[in-house]
Amino acid sequence: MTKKDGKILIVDDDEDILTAGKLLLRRHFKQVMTCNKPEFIPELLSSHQFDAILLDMNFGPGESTGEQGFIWLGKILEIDPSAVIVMITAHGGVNIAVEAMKLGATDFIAKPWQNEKVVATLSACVKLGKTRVEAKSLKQKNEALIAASLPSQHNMIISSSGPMNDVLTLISRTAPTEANVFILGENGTGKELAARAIHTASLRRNNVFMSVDLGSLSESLFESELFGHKKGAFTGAREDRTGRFQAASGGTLFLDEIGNLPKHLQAKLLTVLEQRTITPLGSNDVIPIDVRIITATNIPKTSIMNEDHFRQDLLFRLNTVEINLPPLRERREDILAIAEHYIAHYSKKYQKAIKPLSQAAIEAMTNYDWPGNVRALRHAIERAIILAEGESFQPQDFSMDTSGEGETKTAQPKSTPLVDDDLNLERIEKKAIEVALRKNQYNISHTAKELGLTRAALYRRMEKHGL
Ligand SMILES: Nc1ncnc2c1ncn2[C@@H]1O[C@H](COP(=O)(O)OP(=O)(O)OP(=O)(O)O)[C@@H](O)[C@H]1O
Repeated sequence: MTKKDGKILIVDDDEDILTAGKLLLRRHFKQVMTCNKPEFIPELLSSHQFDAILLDMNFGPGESTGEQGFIWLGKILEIDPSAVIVMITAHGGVNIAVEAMKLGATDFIAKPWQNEKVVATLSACVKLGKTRVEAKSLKQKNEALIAASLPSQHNMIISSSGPMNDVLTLISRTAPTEANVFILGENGTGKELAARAIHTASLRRNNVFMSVDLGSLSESLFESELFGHKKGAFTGAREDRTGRFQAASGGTLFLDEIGNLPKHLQAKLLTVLEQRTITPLGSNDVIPIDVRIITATNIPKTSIMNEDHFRQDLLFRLNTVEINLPPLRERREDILAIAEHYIAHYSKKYQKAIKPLSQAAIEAMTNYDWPGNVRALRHAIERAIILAEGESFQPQDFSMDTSGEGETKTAQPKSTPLVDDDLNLERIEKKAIEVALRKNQYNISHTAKELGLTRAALYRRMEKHGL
């Protein structure tokens, strides 16, 4: 006989009942624990997640009112409202058991019990318990996702420039509508930040904001990731999977790097947006979708407007409102405001006193072109907070590439050999990333592709090397 995957607790002051119950249930369920004093219940619940609890109604000699059972039933449900509790009643105590069920017990078993009845009741209860635990964890995950998408100090858009004020106005006007928004801008200009700002100012703010990096999805994963799949739909589909469109239901779906989507996948996305339904792979179910779509790309507008590269009927669906995030070099007034914001932020994080920027540092930073935009500025500041010594920050604390490449985006990569006399792997890696970034004009997707990395892996390495 294979044991069912269930964890059961039996609470009774009668040692014979505990022993008989344990012997019987152990043959059917993976884990059975017993407890002869209800006072231990809170401690047990704090360290174990039980699928079902068998609880006696009467504790102490001669007790038959069920009063103790009611008290402990209430306490268990107070600790875990989703607990599945089966009451053990004395012969003829059915009325009391019915009262207990009104107060939240799931079922009852009358003494003397019949073994098959106990096993059948507990099998059903364990199933229910597992469903409740899953539902609870899904609810917690959902709440965590919603909390993560709420505005915080980490996702505030700092700006003091005219061009960004226009962007902020556009965001606040668009947010309360259901309009699809298309965001254009170089890497690191704050496209995802803008998308989050739209979500948090929208009527969907109490639901999830879900971000999908289309640039890092392989073609074979595209459909299963976005639309989901049924178990067995393809080799390796070991269980059902909910797609992002469904997971973001009621909220906002942010599709990043849309410009990198191959044309045949653009067609699939267009069909979904036109029909507003999805069909998971391997399924016949047609599921309606309820998401607001925000898309972003770092590909220049001219390429996006080119039918050879991007389907114009899809663009038409996506860009009800278009937001252009200017590169940092075209809104230099923002540099100081953003720098000061992150100096305060990282000084607090690393428990350092806030130091001022020297006049030379202010000038160097505001004159620098920041090819990696705000992301690069933010990293430069974090690194300076950790490493810089002295009373104030100096230009050299911010790892700005003053060899000229930072000032002209079209500069050709220097032809420095990757491996010279220095064979240190860490330094070779850093050099390779720097060369690839310059060669690809700081386009993260292209750089990652050239280096054979995912975008996420490239970001991790850029962070590690302070790039
Ligand atoms: N105006 C801003 N104020 C404060 N922080 C900002 C601002 N713009 C961007 N950032 C920060 O810069 C980093 C990059 O921003 P974000 O990820 O939104 O850029 P992106 O354009 O989506 O980048 P990519 O194209 O590489 O995906 C984030 O850490 C973000 O918090």
